[in-house]
This record gives sequence, structure tokens and C-alpha cells, in this order.
Amino acid sequence: MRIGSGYDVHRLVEGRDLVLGGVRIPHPKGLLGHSDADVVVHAVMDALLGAMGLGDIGKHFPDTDPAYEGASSLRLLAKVAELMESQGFMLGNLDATIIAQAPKLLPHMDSMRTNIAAAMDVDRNRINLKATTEEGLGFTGRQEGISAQAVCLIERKELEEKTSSQ
Ligand SMILES: Nc1ccn([C@@H]2O[C@H](COP(=O)(O)O)[C@@H](O)[C@H]2O)c(=O)n1
Ligand SMILES: C[C@@]1(CO)OP(=O)(O)OP(=O)(O)OC[C@H]1O
Repeated sequence: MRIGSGYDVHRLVEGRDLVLGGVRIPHPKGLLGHSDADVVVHAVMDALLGAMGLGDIGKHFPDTDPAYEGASSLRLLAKVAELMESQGFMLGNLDATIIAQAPKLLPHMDSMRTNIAAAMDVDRNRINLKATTEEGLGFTGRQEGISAQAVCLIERKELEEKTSSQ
């Protein structure tokens, strides 16, 4: 079994859509980035790549590559899931926290969870998402940006198959 952690931040600006977990959320500002800047999906990808010992998203999807301009981060997550498959790993579970003073994310959590599970082709019960405000403190509290953290466990597929057949 291997553990990975991920962290990402994007700045909130006017004139951009707010996309979190692949859900377009109504808000006066959106996150700035080369891709759709889906900060929670970025943290999830970094956790998975970290667990595999394969670096980070900047290494796999450089922000200098026009191919990723405006890219759906869920599509990049699907590529990371393919990489996991090719390396012989499966997801144990993953848990992520979105740190956002606003908007209220609870009503969108279920859709985000469904999207992440679908992009990875795993059961929803392996994914947990949470949100917290920063009680008005710091850059997230001032609504200058949104950050996200993720941790995951992955396991070698043959090990899982052996255990489940015992
Ligand atoms: N952007 C957010 C932040 C929080 N939530 C939900 O509210 C609960 C309480 O948050 P606190 O920061 O006051 O502890 C939290 O557990 C989330 O369920 C949210 O929906 N959207
Ligand atoms: C996703 C990528 C690639 O488009 O760009 P951004 O959306 O800017 O995101 P960031 O977390 O700053 O860097 C990772 C990049 O690989």
C-alpha cells in the first residue's frame, strides 16, 4: 500500500468560471489557471502521482503546453487514472478538502464526487470530499483564492486480488 498527498491553490478572478470537481458553480468569480483551474482535481492528481512516485501534474501536464490551455482537469485526471492502471495500481481511497470561504459547496459535493469517481472509473465509495471555510482568515478567508488538499492510498492490483480471493 502506498500513500500520497496533494495541495494546490488558484487565485479567484472576475471573468472566469468557477469549476470544482468538474462542476460549474455559480459565483461572481472563478479560478485563474492555464487549464480550467479545478483546484480540487489538481490536488487529487498530485496525491495520486505522489503515491506512485511519479512527480506532479506540472511534470505530466506542463502549463507551457498549449494542449492544456482551458483543459478540463477531469480529462487530465482520467489520464492519471490510466497511468495508475498501466503501473498496476488501483485506488484504495481518497479524501480531499476544499478550503473556500464562499460559495457554499455542500449542495455540489455529490456531483463532484460522482464526476471524480467517473473520471477514475472507480466506485464512489472510494472517494470522499469535504469543504471548509477559513473563518475569514488568510487569503482563502479574504476570498482571494481557493485551495485544496488531498490524500490517497493506492494498492498493487495483484495484492488486492489475492486478498479478496482468500
Ligand atoms: N465553502 C464551503 C465551506 C464549508 N461548507 C460546509 O460548511 C461546514 C462548516 O464549515 P466551517 O468552515 O464553518 O467549519 C463544512 O463542514 C461544510 O460542510 C460548504 O458547504 N462550503
Ligand atoms: C494544470 C496545469 C496545466 O494546464 O495548469 P494550471 O491550470 O495553471 O494549474 P497549476 O496547478 O498551476 O499547474 C498545473 C498545470 O499542469
